[in-house]
Amino acid sequence: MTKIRVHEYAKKVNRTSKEVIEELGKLNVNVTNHMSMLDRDATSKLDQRFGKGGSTPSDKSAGQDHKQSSRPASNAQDKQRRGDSPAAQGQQRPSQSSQGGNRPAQGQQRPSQSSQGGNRPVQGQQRQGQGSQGGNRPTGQQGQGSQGGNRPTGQQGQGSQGGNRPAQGQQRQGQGSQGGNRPTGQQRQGQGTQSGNRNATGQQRPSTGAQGGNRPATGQQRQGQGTQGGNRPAQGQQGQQGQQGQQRQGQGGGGRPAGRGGRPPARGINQGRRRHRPAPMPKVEKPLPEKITFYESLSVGELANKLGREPSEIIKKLFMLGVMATINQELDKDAIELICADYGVEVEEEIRIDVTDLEIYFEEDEVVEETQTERPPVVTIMGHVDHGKTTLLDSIRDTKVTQGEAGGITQHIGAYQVEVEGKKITFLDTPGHAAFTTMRARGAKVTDITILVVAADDGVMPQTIEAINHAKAAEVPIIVAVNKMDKPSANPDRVMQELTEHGLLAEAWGGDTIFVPISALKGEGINQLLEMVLLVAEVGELKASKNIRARGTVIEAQLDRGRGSVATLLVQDGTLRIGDPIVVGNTFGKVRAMINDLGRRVKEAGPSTPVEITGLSDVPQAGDRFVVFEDEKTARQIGESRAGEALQEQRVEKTRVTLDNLFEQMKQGEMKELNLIVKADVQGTVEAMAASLMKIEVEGVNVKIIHTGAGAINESDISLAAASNAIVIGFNVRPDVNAKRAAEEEGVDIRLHRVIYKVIEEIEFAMKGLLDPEYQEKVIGQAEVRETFKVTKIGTIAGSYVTEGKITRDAGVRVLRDNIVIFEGELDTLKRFKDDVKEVAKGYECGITVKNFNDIKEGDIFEAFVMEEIKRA
Ligand SMILES: Nc1nc2c(ncn2[C@@H]2O[C@H](COP(=O)(O)OP(=O)(O)OP(=O)(O)O)[C@@H](O)[C@H]2O)c(=O)[nH]1
Repeated sequence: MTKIRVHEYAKKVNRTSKEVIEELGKLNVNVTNHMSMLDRDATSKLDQRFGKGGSTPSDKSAGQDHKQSSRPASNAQDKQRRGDSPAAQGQQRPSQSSQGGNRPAQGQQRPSQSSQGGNRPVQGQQRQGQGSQGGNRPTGQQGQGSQGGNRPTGQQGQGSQGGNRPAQGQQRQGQGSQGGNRPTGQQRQGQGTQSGNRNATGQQRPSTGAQGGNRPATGQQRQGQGTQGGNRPAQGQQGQQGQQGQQRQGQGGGGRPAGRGGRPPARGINQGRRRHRPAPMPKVEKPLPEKITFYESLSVGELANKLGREPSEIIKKLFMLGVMATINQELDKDAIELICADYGVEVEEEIRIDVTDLEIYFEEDEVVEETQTERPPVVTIMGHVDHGKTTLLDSIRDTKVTQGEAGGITQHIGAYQVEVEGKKITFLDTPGHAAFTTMRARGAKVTDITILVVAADDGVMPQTIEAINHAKAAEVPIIVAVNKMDKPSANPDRVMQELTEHGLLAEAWGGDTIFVPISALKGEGINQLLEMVLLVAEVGELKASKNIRARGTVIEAQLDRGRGSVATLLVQDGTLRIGDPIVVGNTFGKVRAMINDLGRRVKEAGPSTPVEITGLSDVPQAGDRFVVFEDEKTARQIGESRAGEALQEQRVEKTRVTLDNLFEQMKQGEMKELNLIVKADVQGTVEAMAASLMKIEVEGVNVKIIHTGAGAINESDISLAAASNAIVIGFNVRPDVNAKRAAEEEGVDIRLHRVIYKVIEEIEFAMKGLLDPEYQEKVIGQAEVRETFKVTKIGTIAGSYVTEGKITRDAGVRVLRDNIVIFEGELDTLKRFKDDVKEVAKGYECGITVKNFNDIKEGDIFEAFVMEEIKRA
């Protein structure tokens, strides 16, 4: 190599002229400036100094950096690079970072000031280890590594961490493409800037020490911070940094409004500090309770509250169990137990006793064995219509109830007691008519023994089977009374035979059912039957305690004009006394007077005794439970609350729509309804009537009983009927004067009856009448089109000849062409010559126009038809 100028050489070795001049100075080669010529000797010395490639060994990395970097470093940087070991720099940089408030003075050197800084090298190493988080590249080696191309030298990398961001400017540029991939690195830059160093060092946005310290642990947090920070410096420095700024903006763009870039440094510091706030302490979870209790169910929120956990945690757990739940979702017992088991918390379901539920007083086991004594059996007589139930009861009581009955059918329900061999037996008089099925079912609940009356001449009939089923369902023993044995046609064997098919095998045939042949009419076999009743009762060990507060069931109830609400009660346990505070069904009161089955006033009634009481606030229903309470206040409270609940239930029932009945209700929307108000002399009859009426089945019509009640038909019944277009049915009752007048005024239909089947028959007719009439088409005649005339404004007039039947003006018409219906509609005009006529008979000519149809041709046939109403069967 010949002579070369200093600047040429510097260029060759990729150094600045100044560096070369300095180096020459060290080599004692005097040069004046960058234009000075270097001789061969000086050049070879420099070559040795800078190495063949133009770099000194110690400066290798810097050299590379220069090559890779697009931006020349300042002298200071050069010096730094050359003079400081990477490690030292590493230490320096971090320290500067955070407490970057000092940085203005640091210039590019960023001396280590912060105690945190001391950590950095370590962090730096950690970061290296993290590899892809390249923002950490603190070391020179890393910088020289494969990532070197993107990043400035390791030193620069360190610089960036340590706050030596002058180099970062280059870094960022160099990193360019990396930027997008390295949120971490970018973030750090951003943070640094925030630290308030912006002003001081322009390019040097040192990273914050605290963050530096946290980084390894909180990679994600840093990202967040970085994102924010990234904006500010970028904006503040955009002018200076060009690409860098943009890059940062791009990186941090989502984080902040652009305007913030202009914030004063002080604010930046504050924010920087804020960001340095240690991560929020993990929430200290409340200790779990050992046990939680619940009643019926808990919502997710409530359960979370009880467990002292966040509802979201519970929702998550449920989700893991495959249940999607919201905070308000009710959890059932199983779900609660499952969740609590997961937490290891014990669960207990609270059982609250509903004092208003009268059934619980029947289940109560307060009865002590010793205090119990034998009680009379309660017997129900069941059987098919006319098989002799009433006659049998008469025979037993020696009373002729049958004679006084309207229509010969038992309509009242009562209870009576008889004494046989010094032992009492209570009989419930349950009528055999199908209308009383409901009552019978209720009756079976209080029944100990059933006497099944089967007429020996008639055998097993539908209601016999029904009675057997009721008794079996109630697990009540059956004694079969084969009645009418006095009749010549009596065939007891046939009865026994037929009953075997229904599971009743006579003792005589190896079974365990007692069969007693009787003649109710003649009073034969009655004693034997009663003996059997006592025997079965004995086997059943029927016991009750006399010394407890009474409880039992309503046999029937009615409203008496003079006495008010009157109820026949069967005391099933305990003793009922006058003055007892009592809740009966949804009513309550104090037992004012008690009358036994013989019409005598009594002061108390023991187990299995039927008594009629007065003193109730309202009329209860047959089958209702009654319970005596210790004081009137309690009775009143419970009674009132039950009445309220009942009312509520009634309302809910009316409006309730469930998925199950939705379709049903929709169907009902198309149905017609027959509204009824049923009044009868006793409550039992009212119920039975209502049940029978509800059973009436006429397609397309629904029976709706809107009101029932015991007692005379009154004005309010009429006004209700008028308002709801209902028919009032009075059974064994009459309307009072006011009701009569009101009914006449309002045009309300009152039907009065004494025999139950007549009511049902009549209502059935009424329902059939309610249906829309059914129509059937009837062809009344045919006419043939002989000629057509087209008349403006009128259309086509068909000159026709009636070939069959007649054509009427109001008939429907079909136009047939080659026996194919081409139009169906109405006749418009029908004329004979020029006159409009109502009908034209066979054999006559006429002019016909058809409404909305003019395409009539010769040879077409008009078929006239009418819709005829057909009577329902
Ligand atoms: N020959 C004869 N006739 C009887 C006997 N028992 C009842 N009868 C008659 O059978 C008919 C019906 O008797 P009821 O006692 O009214 O029959 P029931 O089963 O109570 O009928 P319902 O009240 O309609 O359910 C009456 O005419 C009785 O006189 C009997 O043992 N022998």
